[in-house]
Amino acid sequence: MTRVQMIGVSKRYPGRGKSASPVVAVDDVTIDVASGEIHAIIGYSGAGKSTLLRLVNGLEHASDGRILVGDDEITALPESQLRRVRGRIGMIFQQFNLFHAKKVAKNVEYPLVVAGMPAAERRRRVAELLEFVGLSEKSGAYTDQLSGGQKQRVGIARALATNPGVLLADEATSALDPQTSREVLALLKRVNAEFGITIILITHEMEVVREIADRVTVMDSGRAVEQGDVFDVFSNPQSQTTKRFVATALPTEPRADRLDDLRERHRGRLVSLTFRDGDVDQPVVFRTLAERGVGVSIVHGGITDVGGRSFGKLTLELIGDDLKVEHAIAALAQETALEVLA
Ligand SMILES: Nc1ncnc2c1ncn2[C@@H]1O[C@H](COP(=O)(O)OP(=O)(O)OP(=O)(O)O)[C@@H](O)[C@H]1O
Repeated sequence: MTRVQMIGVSKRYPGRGKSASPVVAVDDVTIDVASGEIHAIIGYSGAGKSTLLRLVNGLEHASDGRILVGDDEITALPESQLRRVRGRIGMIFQQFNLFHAKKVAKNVEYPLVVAGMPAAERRRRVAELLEFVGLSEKSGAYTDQLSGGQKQRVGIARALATNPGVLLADEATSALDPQTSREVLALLKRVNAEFGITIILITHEMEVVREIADRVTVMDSGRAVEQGDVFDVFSNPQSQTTKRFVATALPTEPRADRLDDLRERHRGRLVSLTFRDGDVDQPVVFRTLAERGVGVSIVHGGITDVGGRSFGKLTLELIGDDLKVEHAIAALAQETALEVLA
């Protein structure tokens, strides 16, 4: 069980050319990842995610701030001791980073050889790991005979070999098709649930966060712009970056061009309603409309699952007498976040 704390962490790289100012890749980031948590760091390309991950495993040194992995302060340890700590931090990669010239079992065994584990014990551990990831029968295969999903399973088995307390995942499913990606994420969930391993994953995909994470940090230009429980952050996004991510995977209000199109086809009043798990009772909404003699059709949006709770936006066309529609809108506004789409 390992907590990971990043406290006011910054990383600056020297700028190119004589008078160039430094590149601030990570800018005063504070993230407290609880022991046993799955924490996603989401951001667009260049946001500073990979740099932050390299600081956590001590591959690079922070310019400012402190990083603690369990009781070890990464930012204060000399290289000789970092090696010991890295043994407790597993890592998986987008491109899997396997040894192609070695068989599956040898790939998984590698960190155990480095750690000096005796051969008989190594064989037992490798068999156990391959069974856990469902690849026992591929033990003697070369890794280039495997599919992408199988390669990432080997990567996970190798990362778990030395019983790490933390697993860092760098775009671990970005090279995989959606179905395989879901299977690998399900495996990571098992890793977390069965061994209590803390997982920090970086991604540019909302689906990954939605599928697996407990908490999320949204990064933009090196800064952590939003942070919290996945449902809270994505059901009520504050920053432009978070809003853009939400729009890629969750139901939203129609975009302006789509709205024009909807208007052409629907002559009633268009309203957008937000449904947050526990906040609004859908039957109450539809009963309110029926009681006031207002007809309704759903013209856009949907309800989906975010961090295990339901969230959605529905755009409704309200049909009926103007006054009745006005009264219904006033009544609905008491029940839920409602926006009249002018
Ligand atoms: N070694 C380096 N030297 C100089 N600048 C760097 C170095 N590594 C990263 N950067 C810069 O730091 C910023 C953050 O890069 P980083 O790779 O951490 O972002 P990212 O969010 O992981 O994006 P991507 O998913 O594209 O890798 C970028 O502007 C990048 O050009």
